[in-house]
Amino acid sequence: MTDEPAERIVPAVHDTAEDIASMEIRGAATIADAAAGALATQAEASTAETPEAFEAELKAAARRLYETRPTAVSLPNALRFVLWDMEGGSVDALRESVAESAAGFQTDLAEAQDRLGRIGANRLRDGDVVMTHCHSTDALSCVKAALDQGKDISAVVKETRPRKQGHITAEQLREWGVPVTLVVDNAARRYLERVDHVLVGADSIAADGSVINKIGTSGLAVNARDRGVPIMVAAQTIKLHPGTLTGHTVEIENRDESEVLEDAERDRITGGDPDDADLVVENPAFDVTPPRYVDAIVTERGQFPPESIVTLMRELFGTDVGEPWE
Ligand SMILES: O=P(O)(O)OC[C@H]1O[C@H](OP(=O)(O)O)[C@H](O)[C@@H]1O
Repeated sequence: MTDEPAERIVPAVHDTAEDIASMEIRGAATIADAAAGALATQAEASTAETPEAFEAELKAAARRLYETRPTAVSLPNALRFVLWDMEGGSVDALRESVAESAAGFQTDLAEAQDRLGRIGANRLRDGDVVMTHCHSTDALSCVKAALDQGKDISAVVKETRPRKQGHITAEQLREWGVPVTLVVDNAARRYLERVDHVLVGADSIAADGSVINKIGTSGLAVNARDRGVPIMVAAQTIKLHPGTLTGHTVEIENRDESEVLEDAERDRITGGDPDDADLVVENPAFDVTPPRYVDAIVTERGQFPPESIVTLMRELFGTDVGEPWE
């Protein structure tokens, strides 16, 4: 057995990390769930002979998972939750504590989403039309709870370039029987006229109440405010970004240009010149919506005006939060 903790990361953890990086596994809550599960897998498969070696191995696995996508804070928050609870004087005891805290975390995550959904559903009235952006399981949980309460809800679903995750939202809503109008992103302003709420999720929430979500959210929010449509953000507290309590900003992920421009399209633009360095394609995955454009952040702990979210963050995290592997 090698002494290098990183070399003892099991294949299943590498697979999960690759699936998160390629967005086979995506959506902040789903990523958190998968990361906690991967740590439990590492713990179960570990052949470490000492508690120190076991802990080093788990921390290396956490780091591998963490380095996949930088914006959704649910990922490091999930890793922190599982690793901070790791305790025991033997490898077996440590293994058991990781398995328990990972399973507990996954259960809490699912329950929090259900609770959030019931809270968010109170904002939706019978007959309301929501406009969605991207695909958020937290946002959809609010719609599901409203449907369960017997309310009729319909949706205008934004396609959400470049990966068209609006299609996932449309598929889910249709499965629940919700009437869907699918529109391209550029049509959003026109369709806001017939919408009662903009309902989006979040990848991270900053201490000042800024919402970091799929690129295009901030433009949608500005347009919605202009049209007098309230903007509701559904985000479990695992989306609260503790680093922003000490003034750090949230890193915005830039993804590969191939999501925006296929090779054949690039060739057409450049006249087939593969070395044309003056055609630059940028593909930021997220943007920041300032708190003044957000009406409410709905969490499993209640709904908050964005400016007051900092109080909840301090309560949950304190002010001194390190990296998951510290
Ligand atoms: O946790 P839930 O609500 O499912 O998703 C939260 C957010 O995660 C997604 O990011 P990506 O598709 O992973 O880049 C979207 O931005 C979505 O609003």
